[in-house]
Amino acid sequence: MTLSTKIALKKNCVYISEFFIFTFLKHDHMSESVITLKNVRKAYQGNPVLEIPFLEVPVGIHWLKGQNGAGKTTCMKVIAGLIPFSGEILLREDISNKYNPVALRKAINYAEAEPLFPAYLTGNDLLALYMNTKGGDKDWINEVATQLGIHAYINFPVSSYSSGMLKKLSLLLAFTGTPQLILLDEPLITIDTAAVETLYGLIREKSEQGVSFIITSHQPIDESVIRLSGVLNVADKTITRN
Ligand SMILES: Nc1ncnc2c1ncn2[C@@H]1O[C@H](COP(=O)(O)OP(=O)(O)OP(=O)(O)O)[C@@H](O)[C@H]1O
Repeated sequence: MTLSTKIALKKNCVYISEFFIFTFLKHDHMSESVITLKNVRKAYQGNPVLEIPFLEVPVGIHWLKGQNGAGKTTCMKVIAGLIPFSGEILLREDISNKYNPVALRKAINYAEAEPLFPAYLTGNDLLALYMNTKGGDKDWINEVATQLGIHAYINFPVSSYSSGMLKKLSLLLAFTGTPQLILLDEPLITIDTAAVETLYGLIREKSEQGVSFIITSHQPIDESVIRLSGVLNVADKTITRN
């Protein structure tokens, strides 16, 4: 893959290598950045995939777009601290992967595109594990599980789950704790339309509380997620919504 080390900032559209970020919702405190990447490089077996000299992602909801294999998942895994890389990641400009790696990981949640969990665990086992380690509001997360319809099968081992059931569980886990940034990798695939609406509601609710989102999706993201802001800035276009 040919990689460009150049990052062009074009209004609210940031091009990084072969993918780019659309900013959907800008909070009042937009000047703040939720995450900053400095000299981030990632290669697999010597093949470079990510090369990001500098990127500041502002507080808000962002759509990370790019073609298959562009490096979106890799970028998310790097930000979430799940794979080794070189460079520095800063949360809110002061929590660094170099000096506060645990605090950084605790503040960033990630839902994989194709989640994999140990087959013998139940949804409840995983939820309890996440709640014990990440914390968060138990009543609220139980309410979310109900909204997503997860309670019907939460006591079954995940090996018995369909792909949509597994996806819903991974989305639920992404909302545990008290994250400042939630990374959702292809959250719209395999889940039913009711769950999609629930997910949009959750994103709106958490966003209002100051939580930022980076979302990858090859499908268009519904406008309902962006209605809160009233303004959608996509690349050079500004569309006002009432
Ligand atoms: N574990 C791995 N080992 C080797 N190469 C990998 C690994 N994971 C990803 N890659 C390679 O890194 C590149 C970027 O992959 P990545 O999954 O980040 O892309 P993506 O933008 O998320 O793609 P998609 O839209 O298809 O999900 C691809 O060329 C892929 O083959």
